[in-house]
Amino acid sequence: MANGKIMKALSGFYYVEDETGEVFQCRARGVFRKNKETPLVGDDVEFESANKTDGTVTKLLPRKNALVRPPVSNVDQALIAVSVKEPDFSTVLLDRFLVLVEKHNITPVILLTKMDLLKENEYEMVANYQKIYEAMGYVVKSFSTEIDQESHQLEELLAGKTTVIAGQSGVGKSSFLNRLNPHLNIKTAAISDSLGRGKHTTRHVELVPILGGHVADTPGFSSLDFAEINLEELPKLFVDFEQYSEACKFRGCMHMNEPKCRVKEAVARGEIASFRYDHYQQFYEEIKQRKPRY
Ligand SMILES: Nc1nc2c(ncn2[C@@H]2O[C@H](COP(=O)(O)OP(=O)(O)OP(=O)(O)O)[C@@H](O)[C@H]2O)c(=O)[nH]1
Ligand SMILES: [Zn+2]
Repeated sequence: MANGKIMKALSGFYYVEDETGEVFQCRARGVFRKNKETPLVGDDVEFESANKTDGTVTKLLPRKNALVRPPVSNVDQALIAVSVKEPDFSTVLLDRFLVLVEKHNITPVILLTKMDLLKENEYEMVANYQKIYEAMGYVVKSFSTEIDQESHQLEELLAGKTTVIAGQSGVGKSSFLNRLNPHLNIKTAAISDSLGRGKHTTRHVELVPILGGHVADTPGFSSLDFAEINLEELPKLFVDFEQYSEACKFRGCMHMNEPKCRVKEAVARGEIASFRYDHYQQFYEEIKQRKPRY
């Protein structure tokens, strides 16, 4: 018996990497099917193998989390790439990603891309946003393919972690990864390709080794709708509300029309950024208007 991690799943085979970095082709034990357990890429497992091609996954170890698209588990963090230009910087888009990532109990890290496209007088605006998100506790880094930058800061972002890359098409996700490791062959074009493969097609995912950790080769959180989010849990996904919401007069305060709402007071005092509260209200309405699904 050995311990390992599933790096790739393809045609009924699981490719399990052991602690020494060797990869074993395995099938799953029949009992998983019976128990309706499906091994996922990212799973830590126990396996048996007499050679490199005829192994058996015998046990799935408990998961920290699991994503559906891409199907991958035990994700440490989601790197949310947002361009400051082309497409234009959008805090509402960033907040959407943050809410979705927080919902999955995955740590978000923010990467501002295409910094070279900023005009002289626009740097300050971006730096201010950076400060606001850092004050919430998020790690925010910036990147540009056109600016020489010490790479160790960027490497620290990914080193030793299992990372899913998220971000709109064209923001520079693959350019960033290629800078860190030119040998990576990340398929970030998958979502936007013109072959008509919809984003709902289940795609196979592979964990690619990088800097002692891994990145999923397929971008995550491509669907930005809030179908899985309940109204009641939305406030918790705004991490900057947390230190105030406990003192709201009403337990379960939704920070909308309730009296003595400490969150709204913090917005009025400028301690919570008003654009964050605007986005909260916008997402709140969006979830509220959602047609019930049967
Ligand atoms: N000026 C400038 N252009 C960049 C930068 N990073 C990426 N680009 C350009 O932006 C375009 C999109 O970059 P990609 O790295 O393919 O973006 P992506 O997020 O992987 O896009 P998808 O594959 O569609 O998900 C390319 O034309 C890049 O050359 C940057 O830092 N500065
Ligand atoms: Zn409140």
